Order: sequence, then structure tokens, then C-alpha cells
Amino acid sequence: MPRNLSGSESELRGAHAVPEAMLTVDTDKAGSEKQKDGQTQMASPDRRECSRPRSAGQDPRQSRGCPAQEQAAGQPAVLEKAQEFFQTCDPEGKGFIARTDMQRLHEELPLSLQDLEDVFDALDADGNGFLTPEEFAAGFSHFFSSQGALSQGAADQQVAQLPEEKVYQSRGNGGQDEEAQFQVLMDRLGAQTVLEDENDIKQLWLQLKKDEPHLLSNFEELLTRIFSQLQEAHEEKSELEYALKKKIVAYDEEIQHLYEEMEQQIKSEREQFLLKDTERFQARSEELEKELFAKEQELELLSQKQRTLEGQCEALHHDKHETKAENTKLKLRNQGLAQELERVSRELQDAQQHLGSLQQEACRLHQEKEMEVYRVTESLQREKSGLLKQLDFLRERNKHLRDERDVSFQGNVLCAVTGVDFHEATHFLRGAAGRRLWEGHAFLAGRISIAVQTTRIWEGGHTALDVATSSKRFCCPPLCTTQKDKAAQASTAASRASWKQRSGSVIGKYVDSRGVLRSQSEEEEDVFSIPRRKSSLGPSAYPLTEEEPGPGEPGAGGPRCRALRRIISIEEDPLPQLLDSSPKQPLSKGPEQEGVSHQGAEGPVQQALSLACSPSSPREQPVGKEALCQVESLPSTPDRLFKIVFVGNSAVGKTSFLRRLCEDHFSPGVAATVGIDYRVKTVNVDNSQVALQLWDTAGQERYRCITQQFFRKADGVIVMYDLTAKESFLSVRQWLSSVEEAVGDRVPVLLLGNKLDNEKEREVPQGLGEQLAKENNLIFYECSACSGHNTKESLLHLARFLKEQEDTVREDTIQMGRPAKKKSCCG
Ligand SMILES: Nc1nc2c(ncn2[C@@H]2O[C@H](COP(=O)(O)OP(=O)(O)OP(=O)(O)O)[C@@H](O)[C@H]2O)c(=O)[nH]1
Ligand SMILES: [Ca+2]
Ligand SMILES: [Mg+2]
Repeated sequence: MPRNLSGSESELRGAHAVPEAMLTVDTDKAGSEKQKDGQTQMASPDRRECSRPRSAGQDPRQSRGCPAQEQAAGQPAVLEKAQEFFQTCDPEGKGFIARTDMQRLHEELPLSLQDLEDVFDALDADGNGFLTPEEFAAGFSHFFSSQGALSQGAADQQVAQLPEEKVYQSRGNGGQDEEAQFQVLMDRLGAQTVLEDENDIKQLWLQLKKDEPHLLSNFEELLTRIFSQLQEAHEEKSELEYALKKKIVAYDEEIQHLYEEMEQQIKSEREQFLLKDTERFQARSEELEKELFAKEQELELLSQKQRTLEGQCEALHHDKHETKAENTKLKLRNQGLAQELERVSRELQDAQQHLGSLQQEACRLHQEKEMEVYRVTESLQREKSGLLKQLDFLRERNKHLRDERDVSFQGNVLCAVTGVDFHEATHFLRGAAGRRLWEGHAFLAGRISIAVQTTRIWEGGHTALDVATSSKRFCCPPLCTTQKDKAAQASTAASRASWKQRSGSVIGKYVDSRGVLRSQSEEEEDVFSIPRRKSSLGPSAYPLTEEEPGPGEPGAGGPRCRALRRIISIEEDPLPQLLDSSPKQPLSKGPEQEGVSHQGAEGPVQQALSLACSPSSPREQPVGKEALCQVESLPSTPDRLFKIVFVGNSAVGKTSFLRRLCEDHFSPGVAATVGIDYRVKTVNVDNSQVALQLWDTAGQERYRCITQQFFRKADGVIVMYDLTAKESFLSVRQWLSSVEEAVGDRVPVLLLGNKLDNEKEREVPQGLGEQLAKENNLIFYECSACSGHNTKESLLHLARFLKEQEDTVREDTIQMGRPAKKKSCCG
């Protein structure tokens, strides 16, 4: 490349010189490939010739004729060339030229890579790194137009140069010639390419030519050699430069490649990362979706709940309104009630005061009653001792009378047997010696027996005396009526005398109402008519015999019965004392004693007396007395008293049961109860003392009438049967209906099956008793007076029941006041 280009030319060098070279290469390409090595340089002289005039200081642009016209004429050809060149640069037919495409031309064009770069930059108008055909053509035509102007200048120079050369050649040795010759030489040697300043060589050459022309050829040869060597060195340098550039390109390519690879890798990494990210994102989004779904469901649920709650709220609101309305109503009513309450509480206070006074009154009455009971008990006790004294007196009297009667009877007998006067006979008999004689003579006894038989026939069965069987009493025959009357009158008088002082005595009453005591023979008849068992005898035996309805009498309705009822009243509780004071009648004696008594008139009387004086025998000691003693000995006063009546067939064990209960004692041979017996037993029921008046009735049929009377005021009834005797159980129903008849069902009934100890003779199964009790709503126990099993328990059960019943009644009475009290508290 010429180094001596002007400023404007050097500016264009990158942009314009290259297309020229390209053009040259392109055009020569077809046929001149083989000239490549040296020919390029060899072909360049044309061009150099073109550029030379410039160095001669002539401005080609100034000498230009009309370049626009020439340009217009050459434009299509230029475009064609540009197209061809574009295709050369873009052999693949991409439709554009990249920077690398341009660099490929480095091998074909004598341009450095830097030059090619510059060319590319100059052509790339928009700077996007690609040359489109349009950009290429535009740049090319622009270059061509400027090149056209230059070539015009060159042509002009050539035209001017022709005469110059002619001058050089014609002159020969002239200065001009020398200059020309030197230039030719230089051109021939190709010094331009390697030499920067040829002035020194020129001076040397001129000097030599002038001084030593013969050496000129040597010098020229030397120069030729030097220049060829320089040329070689230059070429070598170019080659090296070229190789270096190639290397650089390869390196660049490699770098590019690596860069691309790296980019690829980065891209794939990024893609992978993106993929992963996407996956993660997808997973996360799925998760979130699920969560969202769950949340939505939750929300749905919550909204449902909210709806229901709203509904409830509404309902409550509604209720509230209703309640408010009701409240106001209730308030009004409350006010009314409060007024009412005030009124009622005032009334209640009054009632309470009244109740309090009533309670005080009741308390006072209760105390008074207790006092009365004690007073009565005491007076009865006194009465009893009085009665006992009376009894002693009566016994004395009785003895006396009997003696009298015996004397008169024996007198009669003596009269009848011996035929002596009655008075003599009695006189005889009254004498102690005579009586001993009477008693002592066996023959006389035989006579008496005969006499008695005779007397019986004579009396016509009027008396029931049977000397052989009875040792206790002798009935006065009608013969001695006067004596009997006398005796009776005396007895009555004595009784009256002694009883007048206790006008309250029931015995007194009885005697007063009756006037006279009944004939003892009648009583005996009653007693002896008991076929099965021996009987105990108390004063109650008198009325009891009266109770026995005769064939014409309709039972218990008679006046005697009424008199009895007045005497034995459960309300007045006189019977125990009556029983206590009962004289011990000789009837309680067993028949085995009778065999002895017939031996003497004195025997039975003494026995009777001895019996009266020794009340230690079980049957002779009245049960009520012992019980009373027991109660009196109790330190504490009973809180309440209940009257319990014992009923049941005869011999079921009522008396034995009571004896077991009160004395904790059992004696096998107990006599049947006559009339009624009485005992008191105090039991402790839940820390309160309960006194039980136990009325032991006689089970025998004849005493039923009396028993019936005692139901009326009973607080409780005990019906007993003997579990070894079926008929006693069968009678239970009758007993129950008797009870019910008298008192309805207000009285609790305890059903007892006795003699449990005698299991092997049992006739009534336990189940039957239980069933009966269940049917009739009774308390039921099986017990044994003999062993004491269930005696206390059953009675305690009944006592507790009675107590609780009474408590309930009391509670009910109190409660009539209590709710009002509570109300007043609330108010
Ligand atoms: N084995 C046995 N015999 C008894 C039992 N209780 C009473 N007895 C006997 O039964 C007989 C009648 O007894 P009482 O107690 O007199 O009968 P009761 O029911 O009072 O008879 P009345 O007074 O006639 O109504 C007597 O011989 C008693 O010994 C008992 O639990 N077991
Ligand atoms: Ca471009
Ligand atoms: Mg009895």
C-alpha cells in the first residue's frame, strides 16, 4: 500500500481501497489463481501508476471533467459488481455477511485483518454486526463513486504523463531523465514496497552515475539483490503476520467456540434450572392449589357454620324478644305475687304464732298427760296394794265362809247319815276334836261319798259339784241357802267396806254395778269346759264367762258385755292394774293337785291361800305386773307410746312370745290366756325410747268378742300363727278381716309364724306366709318364742314402722306451715 497517501486518501484507505482490491481479486479470480504469489505485486504497477500522479502533487479532483455523468453510466455495472462481491463473501447464501465472513477474505485479499475489520465497520451502517445486501451495495456504490472521481484524476495524469515520458526518453542524459531512470529502476526493483525513503539511494545512484557510471550496473545489481532479499524478508514477514493472524483467528474462533459452548452450557444450565424451577414451581403450585382447595373447603364449612350460627342468632334474638315480653309479663305477675306473698306471709306469721302457741299448748298437754300417766300408774300401784290387802281379807273371809259352809254341809251329811240333829251335828263339827274325828274316820268318808251321791240325786243336778274330780270348791246345796246367803251378804258387806274408800277402782265399779259376785260354780263350769288345755285365771275370768253367749243370747250385745267394756278399756289402760290385782284363783292349779285336796276340807283353802301368797309361779304372776315393773325401772321416760294387740289362734305361742320378749325366758307348759293380759316393753328405736303396750289376747274362740274390742284403739296389730299347725295359718285371714272390720287398714299389721325351732313339724311353708303378707301388705317374720329367734327384730320392725308413721304424720302437720315460711324467706 502506498505510504505517501494524502490525509483524505488515508481516510478512505480502509473503506475504499479494500473494495478496489476486492474488485481486483474478484475480477481476476476466474483465470489468474496461479499468479497469486508474485503476480499480485506484478499486477499492481497499473494501480501504482494510477496513484503516482497524486504523489506528484496534483489533485485529481481538481482536474476532473464531468464525473457525475460517467458515474450514472457506470452505476448498474457497479451494482452488478457489488452483487457478485457480496456472493463471494456469502458463499452459503445466508443473505447477509457476518464479521467472520469478511475475515475469511483475509486469505484472498492483501488486506490485514484489521483492515478487513475497518471495512466491515465502515459498511455496517446500522452497526448491528451484519451486512445486508442493501448496506453492502450502498457502501460499494459510495466507494465506487469516490473511486470513479479518483480514476478520472488518474486518467488525466496518464494523459499528461505521456509527453513527459517522451521527454525523458528524448533527453537521455538530462536531469529529468535521470530522475525517470531512477524511478523506473525503483519500480523495477519494487523498492516502494520495502523502502520508506528512497532519497538516499537516489542521491547515491545519481552520484554514482555521475562519478562512476561503470559501477552503476553493479550498484543496480546490488540494489536488485538487496531489494529481492528485502522483498523476501517482507514476504516472509507477511507470511508470518498472516500465520499469526490465522492463529489469532483460529484462537478467536476457538474462543468463540468456547464462548458459544459456554453459552450453550449456560443456556442448558439455565434451561435445567428453569426446568427444575418449573418443576419446583409446579409442585409448589400443586401444593398451594391443594392448600387452596382445603382452605376453600374450610371456608365453605365456616360459612355454613356461620350461616347456622346466624340462624341460631336470629332464633335467639327472636327468643330474646319473646323472653323480654314474657319477662315483663312475669314481672307484673311477680309484683302481684309479691303483694300476695306479703299478705300471705303476714297471715303465715299469724298462723305461726298461733301454731307456736298451739305447740306450747300441746307440749304442756303432753307433759300433763305424762304426769297423769305417772300419777295414774302410781295410784294404780297403790290401788293394787290395797286390792291385795282386800284380797287377803277376802281370802280370810272366804276361808271362814267355807269353814262355815263345810260345817253346815257336813252337818247336813251327818244329819242324813247318822240321823242326828243338824245343830248337834254342826256343833260337833265345829269342835276341833269332832272335826279331827270327821277327817280321821275312813268309814265316815265312805259314808260321805254315798251321801254326796244321794245329795246330787236329791238336788236334781242343780249343782255341778263332783267331789271325786274337783278339790277346789264346794257348792252349797239348796238346804243351806240361808248360810250361803249370809255368807254372801257378809262377803259383799266386807267388799263394800273395803272398796268404798277407792271409788275410782274398776273392781269397785264392777262390783257396784253387779251388786254381787257371780256364783263360783258357774265360773268353774266355764273353766272346766276348756277341754284341751288348763287355764290361767284372772279377775278377767268373770267377765269372760259372761261373754260366753248362751244358746238364746246373740253374742256380745248383752248388758254384761257393756259393763265389761266399761271396765276393760284400752283407752283408760286399767287392765294391767286389774290383772295385777287379780286374786290367784285356785283354778290355775293343775288337775293332778286335785287328788290330794279331796282328803280334807282344809286342804284346798290353804292351798289357795298359799298360792295367793306366792306369786312366783309363772301362771300366777300376772304378766302385766312384771312388765310394768320393768317400765317403771327404766331411767328415761319413753318418747312415745304405742298400743299393740296380739291375736292368733290359741296355742300359737302369743304368751310365750311376750314372755320371751319381756323376760327373755321360755317355759314349755304355759297355760292358755283367759280374757286378756298386758305387758309393757320399752324399745330403743333410732335413739328414741318407744314404749309398747302389748295386749296379749286369749286365742280361744269364746274370747273373740273381747279381743275385738281391743282393736279399736290399737296402734298396731300382731297376728300370729303356728307354723307347725296348718289351721292356725288358715285362721289368719279371719283375724285380718276382724282387724280390718274394726279399724280398716290404717293400722300396720305384723304377721308372725311362730315355732320356727320346730322345723321338722312344719306344716306351713315360709313362702305361703310371705305371699299372704305380700297380698295384704303386712310385715312378715318367722320366729321362735322358744329360741328367741326374730322376736326382738320383728317387734322392733313394727315399732320403727309405727314411729316413722307417726313422724310422717307429724311432719305433714308441721309442713302445712313450712312452705309458707320458705316463701317468706324468698320474698
Ligand atoms: N316348740 C315351741 N313351742 C312353743 C313356742 N311358743 C309356744 N310354744 C308352746 O305352745 C304352747 C302354747 O303357748 P302359749 O304361749 O300359751 O300360746 P297362746 O297363743 O298364748 O295361747 P292362748 O293363750 O290360748 O291364746 C305352749 O305349750 C308353749 O310351750 C315355740 O316357739 N316353740
Ligand atoms: Ca448492517
Ligand atoms: Mg296366751
